Amino acid sequence: MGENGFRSTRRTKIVATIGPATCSEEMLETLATSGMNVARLNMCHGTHDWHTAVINRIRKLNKLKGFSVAIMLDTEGSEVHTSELEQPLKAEVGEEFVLTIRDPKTVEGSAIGVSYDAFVDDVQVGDLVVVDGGMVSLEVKQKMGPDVKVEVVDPGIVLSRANLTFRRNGHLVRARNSMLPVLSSKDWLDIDFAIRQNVDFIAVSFVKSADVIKNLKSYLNSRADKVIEVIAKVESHDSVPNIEEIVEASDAVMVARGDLGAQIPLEDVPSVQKEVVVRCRQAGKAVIVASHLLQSMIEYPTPTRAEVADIADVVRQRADALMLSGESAAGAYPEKAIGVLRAVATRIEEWCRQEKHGQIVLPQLTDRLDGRVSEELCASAAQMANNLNARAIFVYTRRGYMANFLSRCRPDCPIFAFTDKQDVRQRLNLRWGVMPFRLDFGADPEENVDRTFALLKRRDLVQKGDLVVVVSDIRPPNEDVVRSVQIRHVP
Ligand SMILES: Nc1ncnc2c1ncn2[C@@H]1O[C@H](COP(=O)(O)OP(=O)(O)O)[C@@H](O)[C@H]1O
Ligand SMILES: C=C(OP(=O)(O)O)C(=O)O
Ligand SMILES: [K+]
Ligand SMILES: [Mg+2]
Repeated sequence: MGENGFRSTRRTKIVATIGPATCSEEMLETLATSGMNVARLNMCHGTHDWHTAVINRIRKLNKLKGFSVAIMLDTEGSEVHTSELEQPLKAEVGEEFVLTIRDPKTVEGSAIGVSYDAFVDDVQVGDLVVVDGGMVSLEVKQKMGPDVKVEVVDPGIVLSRANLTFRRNGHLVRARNSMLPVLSSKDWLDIDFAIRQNVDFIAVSFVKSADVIKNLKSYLNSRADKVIEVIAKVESHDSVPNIEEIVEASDAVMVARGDLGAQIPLEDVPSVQKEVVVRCRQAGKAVIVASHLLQSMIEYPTPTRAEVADIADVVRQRADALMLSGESAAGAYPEKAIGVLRAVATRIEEWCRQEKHGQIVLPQLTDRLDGRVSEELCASAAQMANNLNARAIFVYTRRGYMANFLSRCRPDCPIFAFTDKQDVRQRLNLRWGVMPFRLDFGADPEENVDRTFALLKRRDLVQKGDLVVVVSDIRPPNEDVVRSVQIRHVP
């Protein structure tokens, strides 16, 4: 069974940011066929109407073509950014601009709006204003009421609503901008939008501690009539000492390396990434490594060798997912970029299986007995599948927990998860090694197993005689839950 995009048994998942380069129905289908598992909508950009149109196109694609592309809404956050720009702005060395908290159209000269009123108080003459993590650097030359005159010291391109950080004597300035709430009033409007749109995930930008995650989860529990998983984005300077509590409180975590590399020294990003990945693996939380994976493919059709090495490292760390940002939102080669992620992930996963790559020791997740039973059952099933060189693990799971426990064990073989709820199927599309299918469960577990054997044989994902480990925790009507592990051969 070759690697053919959507039907692949690639284990590492792919998240793609949808933007002008990929928002058409045709491009969305191309990305889904190429292997996109989750579509990310970045609320830094676009209007609710724009995002609604994209969501509707993805829903239509899932319905008509059998995909299960999940939807992730990513908050803007209250960090400081520039205003909308008609088109990206080229900044040459020595050029002067005015950063203003007024409407830039009312300011003479080349003015750029800034989203944060205390900007003029926070920055001082001599400070460095860093755009999008270093893509451009501007030196503050003069403050004039609501305007700040700056001079370009590092040239580059200023994108619309680009993130701004300030540095003084080489250190990040944490002034009032660091007191801004993680979720702005606009973010709460976007969260209500996400609830109305029944998205699968909400990714929270610039998380600093577990507080905002707990607050958002309780808000969603009271407002949303389906599960929406909360993804904490580790990209703020303040999040680094709180990674353990952030992982504990979140359903999943994203290492958002774009802004993270602006908030902490670049050379610290790999170790923070490693810590987040290991803590998530141990806690059984999905972890996404995001941004700059294939930055050069925004303009060029092939990646650099360094980018391939970076992706290989993420796959070896067994992260659940790789995420494209600008590469798929605004790049010239979104399909090729997904193709590179797919090829490198599949190849390195194979290499890891051959090398019997060190499995990290997984600590016990819960003390609750019934949780322990499921956890032990899945750990044994995964170990058995490896020892027996099973072709696959089949798991029947109503809410997805058993599939998550199995994914956490990172077995050598794919995990085919069967659930009767489409939203559970879509959320499982973020989990390492899980290939989710939706089907109505019959009362007879045996009949379910037979139907799924037939289903996967038809799709050439298993063949007659394959050894399969079957895990189920179905609760027959009015009976106690029955948890079982079986060794079966595909008929
Ligand atoms: N929904 C959108 N509408 C318009 N442009 C977008 C959208 N999403 C992303 N983009 C463009 O793609 C670029 C890269 O996307 P992303 O990395 O998600 O945003 P950011 O640059 O804010 O971190 C953005 O800077 C923006 O120019
Ligand atoms: C994914 C990230 O966040 P955003 O693109 O929203 O800035 C990042 O900073 O890497
Ligand atoms: K964002
Ligand atoms: Mg960011």
